[in-house]
Amino acid sequence: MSKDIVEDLRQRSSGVRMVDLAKAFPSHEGLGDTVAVNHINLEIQTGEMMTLLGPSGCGKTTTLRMIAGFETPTGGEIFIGDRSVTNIPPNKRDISMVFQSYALFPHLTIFENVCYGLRVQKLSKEQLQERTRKVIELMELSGMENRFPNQLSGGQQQRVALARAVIIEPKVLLFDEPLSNLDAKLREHMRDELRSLQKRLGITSLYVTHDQSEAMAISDKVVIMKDGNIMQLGSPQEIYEFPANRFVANFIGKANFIPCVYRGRDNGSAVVSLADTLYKVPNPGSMAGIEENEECVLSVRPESVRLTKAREGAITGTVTRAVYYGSKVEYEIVIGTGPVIVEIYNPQLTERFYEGDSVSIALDDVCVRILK
Ligand SMILES: Nc1ncnc2c1ncn2[C@@H]1O[C@H](COP(=O)(O)OP(=O)(O)OP(=O)(O)O)[C@@H](O)[C@H]1O
Repeated sequence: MSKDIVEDLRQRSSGVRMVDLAKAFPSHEGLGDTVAVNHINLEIQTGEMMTLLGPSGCGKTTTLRMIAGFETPTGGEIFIGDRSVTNIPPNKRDISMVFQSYALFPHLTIFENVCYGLRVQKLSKEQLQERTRKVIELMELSGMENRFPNQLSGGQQQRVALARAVIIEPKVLLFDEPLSNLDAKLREHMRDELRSLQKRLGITSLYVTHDQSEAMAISDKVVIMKDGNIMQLGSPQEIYEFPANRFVANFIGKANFIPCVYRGRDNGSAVVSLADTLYKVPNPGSMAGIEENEECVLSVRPESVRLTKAREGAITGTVTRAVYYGSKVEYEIVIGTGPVIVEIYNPQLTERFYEGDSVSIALDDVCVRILK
C-alpha cells in the first residue's frame, strides 16, 4: 500500500470548527425568513468521522454546503484548522466533496476520473501520473485504469469517487448522502467499506444522511439536528443509550415513553411512581430539568422489555398486535398508560403470545432512562 500517501493525508488533515454558524433564507412569499441553521457551535476533531443526522429540512445539507463554501452564512464563522474560511471561495478551502451516487464522469476512464482534480494544478506529466498511480494503488484499483465507470462494480465506483476526492490531499472530506440512490444490500456493503477507508486514511470527514443505521455504522460522532438546532452530539452508543430528550430517543431507534412522576433519589437510583407503585431506575441519565414530584417519562427501548403470562403484582396489559419478523417478534401491549412496543429477539427460544392474550411486562432496569 502507498504508505507515504496515507501519511501525507493524515498530516494535512485538519479539524473543523463552526462558531455561532447561522443561515436564514429570505422568504419569497413575504413571510418570515426560513431559518435553516440556527447559530450552531460544533467542532469536528482531526481525523474524526462525524455525521449530521435528522429529518428532512433540519439543516444538514445547508450546514455541509456552508463548510464547502457553496452557501454563504448569514452569521458566525467556519474554521478549518486555525484558518477562518468563512469568506474564502470553495476551491481555496482545501476540501473535497463526494456527491450522491459518486457523480463519476461516464465518458472518462478511471485514470482520467481520478486525476481530474489535479489537472488544474501545475504538475509535470510525470508528477501527475505518479500521484494518480499511487492513489489508484491506495484504493486497490490497479489494473482498472483504462476501464470506464460503467465497467466497474458499485464498490469499485465508490473507490474511484473517493480516489478522486483524496488525490488533491484535502484537509477535510465532505459526503453528501453518497449512498442514497443504492439498493439496501449494496448500501450496507458500501457503508462498511467507506468506514474502513476513512479510518485507514484518517481524513477529517463530515457525512450527511437521513438514514439512522448508516449514521450509527460509520460515525465516530453523530449530531442529531432538528429545525436548524443541534439536539445532541455524541458517539453512536451515547446517543442510543443516553438520548438527551424524547426527540432523539424516538429518532434513533424506537422508544416507549411511559408516563410517571419523579419522586426523588434512593441510594443513587431515581425513584418514580408509576400508577400507584414505586419504581427504581438505577441509571436514569442526566434527568436535565426534572424536579421532584414533576411528571416525566420512562424511556424504554422495545428490546429492553420482557414479556410473561399475566402475573400478580406486575404491570399487566393485553396484546393488541403481534408481528413475526423471523429474527424477532414485535408486540404491541396496551397497559394502563397506553401502548408499549416490545421486541423479543430469537423467538424460537421464548414463549409466543397472540392478540388478546393477557401478559405482564418487566423492564430491564439498567436500560431505562428518565426524560422530561
Ligand atoms: N436555497 C434555498 N432557499 C430557500 N430555502 C432553502 C434553500 N435551501 C434550503 N432551504 C430551506 O432550509 C431548510 C433546511 O434545508 P436543508 O436542505 O439544509 O435540510 P436537510 O436537513 O438537508 O433536508 P433533506 O434531508 O431533505 O435534504 C429547509 O426548510 C429548506 O426548505
